[in-house]
Amino acid sequence: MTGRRSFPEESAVGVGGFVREDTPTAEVDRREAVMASLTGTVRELIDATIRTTVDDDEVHRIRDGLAALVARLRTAQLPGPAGIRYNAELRSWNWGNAVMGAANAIAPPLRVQHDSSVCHADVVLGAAYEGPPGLVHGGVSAMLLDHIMGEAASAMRRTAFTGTLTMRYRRGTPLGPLHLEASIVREEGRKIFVAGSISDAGGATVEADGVFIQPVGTPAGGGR
Ligand SMILES: CCCCCCCCCC(=O)SCCNC(=O)CCNC(=O)[C@H](O)C(C)(C)COP(=O)(O)OP(=O)(O)OC[C@H]1O[C@@H](n2cnc3c(N)ncnc32)[C@H](O)[C@@H]1OP(=O)(O)O
Repeated sequence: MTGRRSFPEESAVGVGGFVREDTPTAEVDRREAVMASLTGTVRELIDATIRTTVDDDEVHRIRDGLAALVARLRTAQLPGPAGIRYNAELRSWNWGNAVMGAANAIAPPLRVQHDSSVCHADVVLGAAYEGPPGLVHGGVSAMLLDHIMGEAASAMRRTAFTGTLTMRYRRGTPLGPLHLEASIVREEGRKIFVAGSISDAGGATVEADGVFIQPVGTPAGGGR
């Protein structure tokens, strides 16, 4: 999640991983752009590694060069995962997030748009997300749907954890350009029922239903 939303500390509820920082928003934006540029290159590295056919000696030379770069990055590290950080203006950043983290080359990344009642995202999945030949790994589909459905449930105003996620894989999801959507179906107390889908040019390939739960003590959130 990136942007302004409610945080547990606002209701004096401590939840691990949420870290308050005094970094001004302009500095967060600047650093995020710098990290995103590195991440984009690492993402290229992942794809290039999967698809390379260079000879063994060249693989070994590249490995040694990369090991030196890893050592340089290791000279200044967070003590653990990046967590979710936010500043006094409630600008939040979770650069390690597996689906949309700006510093996470494993993240496709997914850029979720919030319209009035629907969350949607367009993404292009390459070789790093393959399961069956030429098709998206089923766990990757579930991960992406979990995220966009969680964003729909949270609606940028409350915390919602996945309780139950049910997937229906209607046909293989081809690698390449895909469209994701998610919207709230109904709410019952702390339970938010969400529907989601992944589509290619031929229509839905995966459909999902989810029950997302607002943890006790977190802000219920007002209207959007
Ligand atoms: C802008 C923000 C973007 C954020 C997007 C992020 C999306 C990513 C979402 C995730 O991946 S979250 C990580 C994966 N999920 C978890 O790690 C959740 C782990 N489980 C928990 O933390 C708790 O089990 C949970 C908060 C889900 C529920 O614990 P509670 O103690 O609050 O539940 P409780 O037992 O009080 O039950 C409350 C209601 O929810 C129902 N319930 C509880 N667990 C459920 C469950 N797992 N599935 C379905 N319903 C469940 C329960 O039946 C009950 O219904 P009723 O009120 O009708 O009686």
